[in-house]
Amino acid sequence: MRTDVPLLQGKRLLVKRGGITVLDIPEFEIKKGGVLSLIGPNGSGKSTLLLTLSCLLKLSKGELIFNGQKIDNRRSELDYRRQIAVVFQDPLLFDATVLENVASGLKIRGLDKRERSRIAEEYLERLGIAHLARRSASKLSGGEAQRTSIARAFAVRPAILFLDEPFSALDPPTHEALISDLNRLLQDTDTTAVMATHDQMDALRLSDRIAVLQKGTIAQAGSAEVVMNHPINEFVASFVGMDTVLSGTVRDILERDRMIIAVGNREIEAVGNLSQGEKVLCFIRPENVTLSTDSPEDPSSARNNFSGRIIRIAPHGLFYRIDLNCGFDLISYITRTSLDLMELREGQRVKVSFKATAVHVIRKSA
Ligand SMILES: Nc1ncnc2c1ncn2[C@@H]1O[C@H](COP(=O)(O)OP(=O)(O)OP(=O)(O)O)[C@@H](O)[C@H]1O
Repeated sequence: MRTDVPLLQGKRLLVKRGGITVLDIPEFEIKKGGVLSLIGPNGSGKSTLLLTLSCLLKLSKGELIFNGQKIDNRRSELDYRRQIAVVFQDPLLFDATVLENVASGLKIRGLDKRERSRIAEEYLERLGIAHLARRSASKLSGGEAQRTSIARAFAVRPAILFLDEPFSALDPPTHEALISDLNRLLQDTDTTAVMATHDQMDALRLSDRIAVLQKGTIAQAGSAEVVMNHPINEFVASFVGMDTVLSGTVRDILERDRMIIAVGNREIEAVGNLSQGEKVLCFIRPENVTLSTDSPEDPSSARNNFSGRIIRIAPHGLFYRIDLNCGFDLISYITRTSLDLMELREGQRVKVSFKATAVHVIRKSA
């Protein structure tokens, strides 16, 4: 269950590595319940923050407060470390059986052998690896090893589970299966978790809160919905996949928080309540831009309809990225099936639509 009580608080967190400041965060907190993902580009400090919060990396300045108690000496640090668990990209298993590995955290916590085996077997079962219990951990595939390391972490029923890029070393099907099992397990056990990941889709699937890191600071933190759909600046917008960025000026204010924004010599309708004449940036997700080859007179329920020319078509993961010009540049993602059905080609004119609610508008900083 989520509550607003901070389970872990960080104040004035400053971390230096190799003499250089790599983390500088005035305030940070983890609330009880739910999953927080730390996302950001390479080198932005995701792992450093995760290691700092799990007391595996020393603070150069600042303090951590767990359940209202400062972690400020060896004893409080050990006590805290006993109540958390960390899963790394590399599973770091002991040269022992899978069962012994999963039970190892329980041994350190003083449980007797029978109880250790009972709990370890339960988590092996939950992770779908009960059949591997007696196998040597050195003879596991990457996916099996990561499942073992996750079972070991859950087995101690941590107050906070820290996951550092837990899926990066896995192939796509293994990744897919593990993420869905982990999601279920996190919910079934109501575990509070923090995950560092460079993959925003993983973050969206697992977490209810997201913090975006930029050069060792938090650029934005909030609910996944707010961060993904209402980024506060251009950096966050581009990181969360709002690939189209348009500069404009608020031309008119309409009823019900609608605005008309002039973008070059075109006008687009958006939702928001800024003032007339304000300079703004408009962000649009490619998946919210639809294309059709119907005649331009055909009605669309979207408020923004333009005729656009296809500049470029390029494969983009499971989709195709279509770069368009509608008097302003716009990006759309479509499936291979849609591409084939519409027989799209570069140079062609198409009808381009997007809803007013698909346009996220922020004030342009001076
Ligand atoms: N062991 C280290 N010694 C010195 N500097 C380090 C060390 N590890 C990381 N750094 C530096 O700290 C900064 C943050 O790195 P960190 O690994 O936390 O970022 P990240 O967001 O997790 O990146 P990635 O996605 O590449 O793992 C970077 O500038 C990096 O070069």
